[in-house]
Amino acid sequence: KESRAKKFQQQHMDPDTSAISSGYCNQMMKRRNMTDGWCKPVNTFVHEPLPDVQAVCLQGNVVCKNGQPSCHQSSSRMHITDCRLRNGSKYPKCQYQTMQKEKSIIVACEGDPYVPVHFDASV
Ligand SMILES: Nc1ncnc2c1ncn2[C@@H]1O[C@H](C(=O)NS(=O)(=O)C[C@H]2[C@@H](O)[C@H](n3ccc(=O)[nH]c3=O)O[C@@H]2CO)[C@@H](O)[C@H]1O
Repeated sequence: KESRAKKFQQQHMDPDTSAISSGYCNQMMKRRNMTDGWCKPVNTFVHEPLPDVQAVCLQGNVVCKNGQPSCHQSSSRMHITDCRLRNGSKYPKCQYQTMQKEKSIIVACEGDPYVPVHFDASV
């Protein structure tokens, strides 16, 4: 069974990509298995080194959207790509809008080692 930390990396980490094309989300959402069974509506990829994203767990503690106290906000902005399912997009043809941004990210961390397990938001 894949750990939640690994699942976070699979769903949200793409450190090696800097040039984002308009088809990035259509490709990546499929490649990272977020279009199996349904089209995941919203997903963010982070284009920073894994250690830098893991370090967010040691940064500003904030309350998560679900009320849990285990979220952390990055002290600096990060290069991210937001993927959002287009209106009228019907499974299994998951069509995404690709939006490149530089924002502070909020992740939920858990475990020992204390690492990201959930992407909460970007601000
Ligand atoms: N505090 C916590 N602490 C620990 N664990 C927590 C906590 N909270 C949830 N989990 C767990 O995480 C798992 C999970 O998949 N949660 S999820 O809300 O559906 C993920 C959202 C995110 O993937 C995506 N999104 C959203 C916005 C954005 O900007 N970018 C962006 O990518 O959309 C999804 C839906 O919003 C689930 O197992 C849940 O139990």
